[in-house]
Amino acid sequence: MTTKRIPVVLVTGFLGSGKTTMLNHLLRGSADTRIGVIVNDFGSINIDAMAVAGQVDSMIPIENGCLCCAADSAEMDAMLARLTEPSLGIDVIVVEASGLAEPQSMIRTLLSSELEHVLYGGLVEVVDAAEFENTRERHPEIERHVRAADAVVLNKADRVPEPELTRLLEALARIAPGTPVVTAEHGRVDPGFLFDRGAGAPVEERFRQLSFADVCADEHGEHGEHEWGEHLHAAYESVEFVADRPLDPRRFMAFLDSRPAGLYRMKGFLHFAAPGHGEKFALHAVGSYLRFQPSPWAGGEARTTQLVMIGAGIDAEALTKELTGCVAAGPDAVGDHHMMGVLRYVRDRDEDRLDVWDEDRDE
Ligand SMILES: Nc1nc2c(ncn2[C@@H]2O[C@H](COP(=O)(O)OP(=O)(O)OP(=O)(O)O)[C@@H](O)[C@H]2O)c(=O)[nH]1
Repeated sequence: MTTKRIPVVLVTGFLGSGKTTMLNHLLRGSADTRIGVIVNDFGSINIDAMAVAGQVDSMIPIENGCLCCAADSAEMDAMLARLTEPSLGIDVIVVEASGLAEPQSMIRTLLSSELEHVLYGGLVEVVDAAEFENTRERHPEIERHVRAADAVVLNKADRVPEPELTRLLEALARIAPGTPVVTAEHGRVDPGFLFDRGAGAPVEERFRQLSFADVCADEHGEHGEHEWGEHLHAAYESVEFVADRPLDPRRFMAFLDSRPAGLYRMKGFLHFAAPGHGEKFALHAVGSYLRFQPSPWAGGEARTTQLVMIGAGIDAEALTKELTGCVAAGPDAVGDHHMMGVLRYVRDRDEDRLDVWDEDRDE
């Protein structure tokens, strides 16, 4: 009898490209496959783990730091050993890396796993169709990430017109010739694109089996002046904000409108003081894109605001001060209509008819 080997699929992609959205889609759409998840956020408030909680068979959140730096192979093995515990019956493990993770370094960690029932299942890079060209300009190393991938998901196809999508597909084909690319909206990819469905099916044939030599070739070889130290997060930092008292929606929208240009990504949950709008508002801002999603608070969940902001050259102290200034002055200070600014960015049923947040704002 051979030991069942459990594939570990890495999901990487720049900040806000849609990794968590895709993961949630996979978790919802794979009833016949038990998926174990390792979720990694940049920063210690693990917003992504909160976003996938409840949908998953077994999850390990990694707090405080980026997986590609924080976990060495022994730590990774300890996490994988927990998830591959036979009693859990997990068929595949998906590792969602932080938006600033260095794929090669994570592949290297996985390849050095000493667990015999773990099999490297390949790297899937999620690309944001609307932001890719901008990101590539600022961070040409994104191309290296695409090249490291076994498969690419060109997500947010709904946010670009058809000719632009075709151009992006051509660009990806030039960057990584032969790598399969699928376009997706809201991360809706066929789970079969990432792993074989059903218990323990082999994945070896789909993903080329990498060796250390491959990883190092890209690191130092023809593409490569790259040094491990040059991680994307060298240029980025994250700021966290937590408030126990509810925020004034007008002040918060004013804060968003005057946000510093380097603030690329914001995510988290908000508690507003407006009467009739006491739900929990999830916030996602990526580049010029902004969205709020209201949902009920879970029973017993503390009504707090928790935000993570990620950017380059941002002033943590100033941001914290400004956000602290958004706390509502008192229960009567906010009227129902003060939520208008927020509600404008609430996800529409068919998702597309949203105002795009000051799209033409200068970077
Ligand atoms: N219009 C549109 N929005 C999307 C799509 N996919 C994801 N989003 C939205 O983009 C925002 C970011 O998505 P996430 O799934 O959180 O992205 P992420 O890659 O996990 O983000 P980080 O963990 O911060 O790197 C959310 O508001 C999503 O609802 C898509 O295909 N189209």
